[in-house]
Amino acid sequence: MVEARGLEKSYPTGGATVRALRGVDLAVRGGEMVAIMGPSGCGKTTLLNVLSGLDGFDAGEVLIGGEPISGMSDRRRTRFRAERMGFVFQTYNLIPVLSGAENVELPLLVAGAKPKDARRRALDALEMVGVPEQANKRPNEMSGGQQQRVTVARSLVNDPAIVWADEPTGALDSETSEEIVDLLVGLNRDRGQTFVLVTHDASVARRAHRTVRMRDGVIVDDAPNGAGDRDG
Ligand SMILES: Nc1ncnc2c1ncn2[C@@H]1O[C@H](COP(=O)(O)OP(=O)(O)OP(=O)(O)O)[C@@H](O)[C@H]1O
Repeated sequence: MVEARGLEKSYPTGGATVRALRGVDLAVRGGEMVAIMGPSGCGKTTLLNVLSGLDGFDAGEVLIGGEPISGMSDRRRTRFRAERMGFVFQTYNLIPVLSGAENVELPLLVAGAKPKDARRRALDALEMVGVPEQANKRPNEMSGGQQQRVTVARSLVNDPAIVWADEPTGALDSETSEEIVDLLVGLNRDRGQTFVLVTHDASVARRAHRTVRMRDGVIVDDAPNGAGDRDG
């Protein structure tokens, strides 16, 4: 589904260049749930941003559905991202003046959906993640866990091939964190939703099919998790 080959990326800073990715090879298959772990600054977020086409790279290649991303025009890449990918971040990134339903339907409206269809799909997505009652509430009236569920609904509303989650539980207490991971595991298991998630939390990572460990811009380990761990 998504594959990186020999991926390299540096950030030019004032003096020295930071080599954030130093030759990363990684393949994510459809239906997989992959966790990425590693110490702060090892390149996890950079890898996510490059794989999802949010950011460019210096060498190597990213293939999406077998197609090199470098060959896509900016417009096509942007459209591909909007139509085929979902994103969940640590901070929920909901728009404060919009209701739950309005936040979830926004990506569809931006992509040109009819308002009535967008609303129906937003309500379905909220139902799917277990918070239909948040449809008419503003983010500041929701708990952290509820906000993150709404964010997950937003990431799924366009029926994406893959959802990228950067520390989706980073801002949550351990109990709520477990609820959100249960939700993601359930969506993966029941709907075959592909997830790639960055986490610092080993108890979150072990719920994925496999854990990829990074250090200093390279992958140092990539191994399946025990089957029993997925159940939590
Ligand atoms: N926009 C940028 N400009 C310059 N350097 C950057 C930029 N973004 C990241 N870096 C550097 O690239 C390296 C990798 O950063 P990245 O955010 O990918 O790491 P990370 O593993 O996600 O870290 P964390 O777990 O703390 O979020 C770090 O040394 C970081 O300081």
